[in-house]
Amino acid sequence: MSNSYKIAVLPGDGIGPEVCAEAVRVLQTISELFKHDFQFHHALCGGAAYTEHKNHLPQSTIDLVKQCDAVLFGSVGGPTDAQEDPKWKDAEKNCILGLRKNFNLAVNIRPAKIYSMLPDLSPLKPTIVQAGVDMVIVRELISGIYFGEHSTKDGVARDVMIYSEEEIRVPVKFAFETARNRSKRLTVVDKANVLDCSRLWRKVTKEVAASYPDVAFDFMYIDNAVMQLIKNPSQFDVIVTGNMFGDILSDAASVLPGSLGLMPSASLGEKIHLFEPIGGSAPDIAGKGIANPIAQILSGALLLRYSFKMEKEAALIEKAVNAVLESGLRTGDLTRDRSNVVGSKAMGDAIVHQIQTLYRA
Ligand SMILES: NC(=O)c1ccc[n+]([C@@H]2O[C@H](COP(=O)([O-])OP(=O)(O)OC[C@H]3O[C@@H](n4cnc5c(N)ncnc54)[C@H](O)[C@@H]3O)[C@@H](O)[C@H]2O)c1
Ligand SMILES: CC(C)[C@H](C(=O)O)[C@@H](O)C(=O)O
Ligand SMILES: [Mg+2]
Repeated sequence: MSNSYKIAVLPGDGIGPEVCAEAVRVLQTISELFKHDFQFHHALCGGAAYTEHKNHLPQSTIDLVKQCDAVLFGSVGGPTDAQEDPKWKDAEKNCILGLRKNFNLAVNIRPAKIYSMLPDLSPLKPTIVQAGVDMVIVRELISGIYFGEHSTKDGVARDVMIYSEEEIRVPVKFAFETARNRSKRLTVVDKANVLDCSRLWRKVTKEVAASYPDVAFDFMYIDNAVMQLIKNPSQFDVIVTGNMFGDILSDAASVLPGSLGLMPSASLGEKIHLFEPIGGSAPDIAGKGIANPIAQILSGALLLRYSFKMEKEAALIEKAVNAVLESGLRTGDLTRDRSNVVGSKAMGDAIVHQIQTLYRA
């Protein structure tokens, strides 16, 4: 690979542009220090694209992504009570689901951990927090009930869940690989007491498991899993699950560190990968410059790790984020004490400065 990399930046709506700007600054800092040539190409998507093009995912945005090496995505969508406004109606379905499907982003990685310097942020008891939490949720991203037939007719709505063996095998195999490189434990979350799709997940899991005799795996129902995630989170290391269950489970997991603003993700495709926070456009705080940019910045670190194989650079960003949190700096979502609260830009500044300091040390 040459030293030149094209990154598509799709900030989207709400807090997306505010937090993406900080992540881009961090990536620019890395490119200067390590002498990489990162070129950033911005494009509209979501409600922002609708205003310009009457389309949540314009062809020009798809074409730009096709020419790039990785995608940094912010968030899309409007206030949850404005979903009937044409600007917002189906914005998420058309835009982020469209990108996932278009670029075959079948495997979604959502890490969740408790930060030792933020013990009070987690609503869980200190005994649970001290047991430590460091897990990865692997979510199937381009099938299941999200992409089955949807219809409403004569007062009856239908959303169909479909899974093929191959659609299951891809994320399950990835999860076994991930578990092999971590603590060799995997939990498969499903609803096999009710759903045929879940029974197929179990069959495929057992087939894939034959190639991973060193990985111990078990099955857990989704309702129990959400409860266990809060009650005894340290029991989990790698979790793999379908599209809908992964969506719910990963927001539940954000309760462990204490804020969605700390939760990055990577969505892996065959040709290109996309990186985004797991949270949304946060209309309640958008435009105020107070959103936590850390989830977006950590998504940038995942971009370097998974798309460009720049482990040293990715780890440096993660170390800098830890050091800044260690120093006591907080965005509003990270503290109830208002004394040390900063906005998105000041948090970005501190992380950039910390990267420079750690690099030179
Ligand atoms: N991938 C995406 O683009 C994506 C993901 C989830 C939700 N959404 C969309 O976002 C819109 C709002 O949805 P919602 O309110 O249910 O969820 P949300 O994730 O936007 O917000 C939930 C809560 O978390 C807070 N929050 C989220 N990110 C934060 C950050 N970085 N810093 C500080 N606080 C943060 C918000 O202020 C809010 O109180 C909807 O249109 C929804 O569909 C988009
Ligand atoms: C916005 C929405 C379609 C999306 C999803 O459900 O996948 C979001 O909640 C997420 O978790 O990335
Ligand atoms: Mg979600």
